[in-house]
Amino acid sequence: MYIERTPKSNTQNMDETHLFLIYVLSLFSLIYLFKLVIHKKTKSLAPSPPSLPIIGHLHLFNGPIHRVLQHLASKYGPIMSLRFGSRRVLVITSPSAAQECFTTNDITLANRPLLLSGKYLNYNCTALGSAPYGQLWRDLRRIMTLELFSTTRLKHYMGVRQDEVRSLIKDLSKDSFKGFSTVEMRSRIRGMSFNIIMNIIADKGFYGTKVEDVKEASEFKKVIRDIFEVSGTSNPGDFIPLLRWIDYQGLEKRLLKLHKKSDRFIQNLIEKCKSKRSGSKGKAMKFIDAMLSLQESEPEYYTDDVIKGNILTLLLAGTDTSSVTIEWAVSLLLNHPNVLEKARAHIDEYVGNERLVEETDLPNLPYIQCIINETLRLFPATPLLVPHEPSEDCTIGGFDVARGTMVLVNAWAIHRDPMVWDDPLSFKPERFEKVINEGYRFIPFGMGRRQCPGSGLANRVIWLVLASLIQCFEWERVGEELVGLSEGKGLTMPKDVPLKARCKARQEMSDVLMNLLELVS
Ligand code: HEM
Repeated sequence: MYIERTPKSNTQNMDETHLFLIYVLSLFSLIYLFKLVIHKKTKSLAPSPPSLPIIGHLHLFNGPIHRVLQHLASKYGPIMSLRFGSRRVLVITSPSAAQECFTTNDITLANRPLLLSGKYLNYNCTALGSAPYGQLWRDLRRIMTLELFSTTRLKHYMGVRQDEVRSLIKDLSKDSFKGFSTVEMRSRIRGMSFNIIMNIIADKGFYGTKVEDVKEASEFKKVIRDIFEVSGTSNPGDFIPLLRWIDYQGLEKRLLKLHKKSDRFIQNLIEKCKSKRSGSKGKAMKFIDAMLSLQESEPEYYTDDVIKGNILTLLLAGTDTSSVTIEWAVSLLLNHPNVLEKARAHIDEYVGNERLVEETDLPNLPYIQCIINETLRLFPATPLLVPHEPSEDCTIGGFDVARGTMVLVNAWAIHRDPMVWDDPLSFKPERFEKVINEGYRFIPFGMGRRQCPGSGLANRVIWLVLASLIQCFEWERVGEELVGLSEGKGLTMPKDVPLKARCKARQEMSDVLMNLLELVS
């Protein structure tokens, strides 16, 4: 029998198309859900506290970030995953996990996350501290090692460090010959650290000698201070794209303004250096000079921006880190006069009172290094190191870590972990007397490829300052009560209240100090 097929109406056709679409969409949704379940089952993610939509775990941060992370890690473990807005974060709080980060995963984790500060202060991440792991980073690291941090260069700049430390000693001696006088330490130590780095980067003759230079230099110091303040505030726009879009808190505008100001100063410095180089009686301009020589052979690669970003990086990474460590160390010594006396006895025994202590005495006075290590253990200037970011998926402690996650290593918490250190909250420099290598339980300078290249320089500066302060002065607290040791806000974990102390030139050192007052102008 023949059955005539009636042609389909338009409505019928559309219904079928709809049905087909619904079928395909359902199939895709099922596949997606299935993949999600499989992914969750197969991926082993680090434990995480409950989070909120959009902000993730940002609401938990109501105090110093290293303290909040330490508290969370005590509940969720030494490898913990968090979300800062839309950004995945992994927090490491054990020496073994830190070791895995900086050995097995060192290359993968050698990248840095892209943050607003990297864009504005590091000239689109072309400076050593924020550059992605790659050829430019390798070249910059090599140049800086060669020009600034190698043993030869450290020796070469020994005079610069000595001059600046002697100026500090002279400054403190002026009012303290007749008796104890109260001195504010922070601004003095900061000024000294800044001058050391600035003199290494540019030539002393270029900086702070003429009146207009002094004015310019003090303006620039203020800009650097402001940059520290802004960099210390974690920027919500780094974690929640919408907030960045509306520039919540106006931080991006402030960064841009500071960038412009510091850029003007550093460009000026470079121009002066360029003109001096082209002049017949050109004098070597140290780090800037080395960078400009490279620029001459590869102008497209070593642009002015690359040079400026790296100068700013050195100033930011190299000044406050050392000066806050010195301020913490002096505070600890004021609270532990027995440690101070022991260090002084060592100095008197090996150096005596007829000359000032010098960097070359360092190997004979290891107890001062123990004081520095113990200070860095309790108060590491970068408590969370500098954030790392894996360039590909990896595993840490058996947990899967996705590419692009921000990895924070809580060195501050590792240094204070009672499972790792005996009596961790006490100040005991002696604990560093016997052990030569503390491994991954003591990491104030980080580890692996991106560890601090300036640790040798920092140690020398801090050592010479402390040894000189101990040798030349008697020290007292301003009142009966102990010096407060709470940390304040800022990128480098400064003391919340600037240190004031009472100091008096030591009788035994009076001849040497008198000489110094005459010599150092
Ligand atoms: C007490 C003093 C200092 C401390 C505690 C310190 C600590 C650190 C830490 C923890 C890092 C990051 C390591 C990581 O990524 O895991 C770092 C990186 C860096 N530091 Fe230091 N630092 C100090 C002094 C200095 C000085 C004096 C300079 C140079 C003048 C300097 C220059 C740098 C640079 C350029 C980087 C970036 C390295 C890179 O990303 O490859 N630091 N520092």
